[in-house]
Amino acid sequence: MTLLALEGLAKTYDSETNVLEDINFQVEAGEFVSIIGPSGAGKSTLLRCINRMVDINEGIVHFENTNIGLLKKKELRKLRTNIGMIFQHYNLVPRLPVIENVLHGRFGYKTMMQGLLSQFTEKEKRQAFFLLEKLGIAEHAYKRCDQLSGGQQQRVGIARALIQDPKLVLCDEPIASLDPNASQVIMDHLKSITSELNITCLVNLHQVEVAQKYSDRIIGLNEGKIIFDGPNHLVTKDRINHIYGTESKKLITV
Ligand SMILES: Nc1ncnc2c1ncn2[C@@H]1O[C@H](COP(=O)(O)OP(=O)(O)OP(=O)(O)O)[C@@H](O)[C@H]1O
Repeated sequence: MTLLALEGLAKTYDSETNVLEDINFQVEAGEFVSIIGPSGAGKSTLLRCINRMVDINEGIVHFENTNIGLLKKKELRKLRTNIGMIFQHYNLVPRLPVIENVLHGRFGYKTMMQGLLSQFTEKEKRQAFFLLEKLGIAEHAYKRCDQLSGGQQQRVGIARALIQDPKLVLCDEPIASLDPNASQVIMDHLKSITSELNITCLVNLHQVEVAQKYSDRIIGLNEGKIIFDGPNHLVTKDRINHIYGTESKKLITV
């Protein structure tokens, strides 16, 4: 089943240069897809267009047959409960306990008043603990987030995304601030999200070898255009050079 479909997507921030140009791809439910490409290629912008953190200029983003570009504020809020987001710098509230940060993932289901008063049900609290246990950090539930290591904070970020009960998780350079060991733990957890929970993952990565190890499929972006889209085993050295290099940027079809 196709979960996400982008058709002719274009994005410009200053109405002069296209940051993204004619982006077309589909993602099936349960796929683990990495997006690679040099700095400034448009990887973060692409993820932001998908959940409409930024508006697109041209084209269509379909999420389960809903055209995201047409949604009004309230509908968009509802749709975003289906799309979790994981950030390079975690985006947690550092002075709040881990458990509260995880429960913030439920805000999309709350009224503004319930959110302000941090009103969460017993079921939601049990789920938060369950996820922290799954991620191996339940013992830190009542610690402030800023007392945790980077890798532990990223696991809080994953728990916060999962408690939303999402169908898609967008990860924007989730391991860019972590050492190799912590990176592996995070990537293993992200992989198990797709394999065990059948949640689709779209992950921006700088580390090509990590993308190759974990992904079903890799999309290569350069100067706002897709120049590679195929299974990870076809990402050869030459293709990596093509994605990161400056030579002719023709689409490689595989
Ligand atoms: N809010 C913004 N306003 C104006 N220009 C922006 C904005 N965000 C990004 N850009 C520009 O859009 C281009 C793509 O940026 P983006 O962050 O999407 O690339 P990226 O591939 O994720 O880069 P990196 O790997 O360094 O994070 C860059 O030229 C950047 O300067």
